[in-house]
Amino acid sequence: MKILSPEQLKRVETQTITIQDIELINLMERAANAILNWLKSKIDVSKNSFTIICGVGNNGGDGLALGRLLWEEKANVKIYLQKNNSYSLDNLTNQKRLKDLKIPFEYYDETTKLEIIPNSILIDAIFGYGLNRPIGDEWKPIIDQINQSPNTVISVDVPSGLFCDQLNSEKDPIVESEVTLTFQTPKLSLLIPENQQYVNEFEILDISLDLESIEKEDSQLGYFSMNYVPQFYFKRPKFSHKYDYGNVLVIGGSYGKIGASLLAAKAVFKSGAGLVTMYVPKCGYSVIQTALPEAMVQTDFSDEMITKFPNVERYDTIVIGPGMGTDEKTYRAFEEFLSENDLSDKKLIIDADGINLLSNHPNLLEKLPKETILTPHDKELERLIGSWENSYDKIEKIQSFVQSHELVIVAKGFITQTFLANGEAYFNSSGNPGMATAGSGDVLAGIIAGLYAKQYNASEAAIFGVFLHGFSGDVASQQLGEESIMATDLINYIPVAFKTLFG
Ligand SMILES: NC(=O)C1=CN([C@@H]2O[C@H](COP(=O)(O)OP(=O)(O)OC[C@H]3O[C@@H](n4cnc5c(N)ncnc54)[C@H](OP(=O)(O)O)[C@@H]3O)[C@@H](O)[C@H]2O)[C@H](O)CC1
Ligand SMILES: [K+]
Repeated sequence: MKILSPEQLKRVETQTITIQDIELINLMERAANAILNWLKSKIDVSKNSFTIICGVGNNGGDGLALGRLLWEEKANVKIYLQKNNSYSLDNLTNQKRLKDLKIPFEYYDETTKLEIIPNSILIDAIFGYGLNRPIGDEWKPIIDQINQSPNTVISVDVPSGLFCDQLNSEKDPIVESEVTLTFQTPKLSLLIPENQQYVNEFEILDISLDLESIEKEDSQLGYFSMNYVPQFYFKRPKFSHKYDYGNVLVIGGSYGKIGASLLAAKAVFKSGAGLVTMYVPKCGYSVIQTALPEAMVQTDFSDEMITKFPNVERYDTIVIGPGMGTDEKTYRAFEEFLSENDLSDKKLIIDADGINLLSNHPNLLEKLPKETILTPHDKELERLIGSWENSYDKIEKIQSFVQSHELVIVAKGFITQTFLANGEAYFNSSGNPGMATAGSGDVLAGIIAGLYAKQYNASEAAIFGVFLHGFSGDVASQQLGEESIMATDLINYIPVAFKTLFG
């Protein structure tokens, strides 16, 4: 799903109304119903209380409409509306609907001491995507009361006070919500780490905006969620053999870090590649032959590190980096490898120490084949592209980096972002904090390589590989709990992930 700016959302809203021959008030009713249904899927609303704080625009209108729907469901509801003399049209329509049904609401201003129903769910419907300037200090007393209340806070569309696509100042009063229920497409600000305190978690509610109108909007940012998975289904033809599924070489490992390359190689197999060969220092030989008998092993002359890269003619996909170390000898071997081989028809995935070597010697970047996939975590990324001021700046810096070098970058994090060589960026929706564990990145590099080796192109392998990795983590956490997940579990759950996704 594309991530859109407020201006684009407004345009899509207008087009939806025309195409579906409806009015904005109908969309507002859909939005309120979507929230009601979400609430009903979690709790018995008739046995619960709700305090709803509404603003003057359409976000406030959503809140008023929700108040009416909850009232009709026999919930205990208290509605507050900002005192003002300029409301949006549909906000006014919903005020009238409340009055017609004799559903009471109270006005508030900055001096009001909110009487929040004890134990009620607090609904924040003050500002949505229409926030167009930082909210002034006059809002602080109200937002402070919301944030200081012990009640569960649910924000409609966006936590009030939070911009959709630019950074807030640290002083801005912003609602800290438990769950944000956002409509149709996630707003960019919900996805960036600076806003974690306000967003906590979000869910996307479908309000049937016109999907073609969304797709027509020009945006380089997307959110990769479950809906996109079916298009990645691949059925193995009956008459096929292992060479149809890629011949992968994993170059990595050093004394004490053979495990990293082993994890990557196992993940390559589990994601469906046909053959895997590992190239490691001698110290890895018996370990690998024992731990992964399916893999072929070639060893370097050195016992402890890689000092010469192998001949790669027969491999189509090459993973470089897991556990490799950054010794000067390894760097020279890497440089020689990139300089002396025509790699233009090879699919390369570079992780960990491979990326560090590129950062130390940026001249090597020009030698990489087009759409080589790099999978850095933040520290590795910073060494590669320099530091950034904030998440928005980071996105722009990566976009210009991938475009100028024609690379794919998987920027790992709680919400991993995959940047394609044309500058498009996809935010991933799967995964959980249990995956922040040693070796998780090696597994990701292996999964991406396994997919890239098969029928997926670099962009698909990176975007879907990231999702599959996160999804394996999610099924692992359902079985094991987040706390105990190890990288090996992520590998072991890849088959369950595939089965759950594709049946
Ligand atoms: N397509 C959809 O997703 C739908 C979403 N809906 C809901 O509508 C809101 C967006 O509604 P909108 O009316 O455009 O905007 P808001 O309600 O967020 O706020 C607009 C009002 O707030 C004033 N404003 C803006 N910034 C500030 C500020 N810093 N301080 C004080 N007041 C501010 C603005 O006033 P102006 O002075 O700028 O005129 C507006 O009065 C969306 O988020 C959804 O919740 C629809 O219901 C259905 C379709
Ligand atoms: K809100």
